[in-house]
Amino acid sequence: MLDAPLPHRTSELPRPPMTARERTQLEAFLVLRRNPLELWGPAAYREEILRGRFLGREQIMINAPDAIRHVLVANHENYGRNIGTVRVLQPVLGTGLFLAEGEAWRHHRRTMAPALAPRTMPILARHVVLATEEAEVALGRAAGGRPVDLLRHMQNLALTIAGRSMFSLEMAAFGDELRAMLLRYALAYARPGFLDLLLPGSVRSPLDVGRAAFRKEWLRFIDRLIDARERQAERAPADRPRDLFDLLAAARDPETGAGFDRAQLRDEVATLIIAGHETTAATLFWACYAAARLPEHQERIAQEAAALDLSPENASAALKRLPYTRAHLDETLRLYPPAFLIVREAIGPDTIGGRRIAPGTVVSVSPWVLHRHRRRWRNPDAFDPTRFLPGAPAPERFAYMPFGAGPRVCIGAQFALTEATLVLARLLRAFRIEPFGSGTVVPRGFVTTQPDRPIRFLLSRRAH
Ligand code: HEM
Repeated sequence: MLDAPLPHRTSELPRPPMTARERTQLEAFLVLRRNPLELWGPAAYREEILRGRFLGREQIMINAPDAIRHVLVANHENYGRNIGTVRVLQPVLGTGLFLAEGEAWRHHRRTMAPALAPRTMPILARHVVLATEEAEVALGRAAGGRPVDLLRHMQNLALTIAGRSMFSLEMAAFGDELRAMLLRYALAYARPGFLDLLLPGSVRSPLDVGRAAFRKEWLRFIDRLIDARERQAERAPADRPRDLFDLLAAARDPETGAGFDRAQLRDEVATLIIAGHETTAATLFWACYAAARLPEHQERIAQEAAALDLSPENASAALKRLPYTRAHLDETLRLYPPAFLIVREAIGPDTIGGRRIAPGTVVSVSPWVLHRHRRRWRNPDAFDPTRFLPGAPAPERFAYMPFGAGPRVCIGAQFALTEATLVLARLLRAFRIEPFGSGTVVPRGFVTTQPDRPIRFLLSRRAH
């Protein structure tokens, strides 16, 4: 039955309304705060390069594959993180890998890469399955005919997996506090204010004052996490690195011989915990949402998973036998890319697609726009996992990039895909998921791509 063709029906899932005309600067600013996914009008989804000025700054948005390759790969050293991103993320991520630049970035990246390389995936798969088994029990208990908040469950699950697999740390004692702090930060400080965008980077904006106070509190929290991890290490001394934490603690700069000090360790732990769970949780939420709205896809995943040994020891080997589950996720990441906008700022002058670029120009590549671009995709708004099944033509280069591209491509892409594929296969094998109520939510860009309001689902156990 697995080989039976899908009913030929492409399916549209909700997206925010698209503006029909260009916005004024004030409108654009208000939309940026309300829902950045509503920023772009029809031209953005049709054109290759768009230019404009926003709050006194040159802006360029690129959809053309050659231009994207130029900025993110060929001449990436000329494009750093922009001031808006730094203002918003620095208080939580510090100078960890995401925000590090230059030689420091290269050293951090080299240190962490081995711990997240494909060969470590079997160890990750084991953690994923063990944590998912616990989540299945919790979901079974929580469900019992009552609607369930799946976003919340996916956030807890992804956090548990990130804590255990990277830092051998149980997050149960920290999870609620961590999520409450992140939510408080996101509501108060993550949306850029007017002066955040207008003032030069060297001048503090009014929101920066609150951000700095938050950072002190946040660092105390991360310190407690590290203390808990170090206490565990005392109880179970290891003669070789057990996890990413040990690798970071043992790393030495090849040139200076210096190790990561406590401040750097804090920033890396914060970066990996946040980048490593929030995005994957959003992916799993939207994958479940699509499965609930489109039951024929859900049944196909459940069938594919039913035949496999997805136990902690064997799940890693089963991954390649989950092509449909993986295609469902790839399509989820196309239509609901958690990282909906990648922004850079030109350091020196340059030329992109024949256009002169002045230093300070803000250059954006939006996976959200690219993945729905009219020139790159057939039926761009339809949810159709068959685009990603083995044998289907590969998407055009730089038309599909949920994990970015070039030297700063997501270091956790393998991790995220392994985790999301196994969790989705296990969950849909265990439960049938249906929307509760109207089941309509609109995606909203709020740090990552999130549902615009809480939504619940009805879960029923599948008979085996
Ligand atoms: C579905 C899940 C994920 C998505 C969609 C995603 C997306 C991205 C994207 C688009 C970038 C590049 C940003 C840019 O170029 O400005 C990025 C970078 C990064 N991601 Fe992910 N990510 C995911 C999961 C993870 C996981 C699981 C981890 C950690 C284990 C992680 C850690 C990072 C880090 C540290 C960077 C910065 C890399 C650098 O600058 O060298 N991400 N991610």
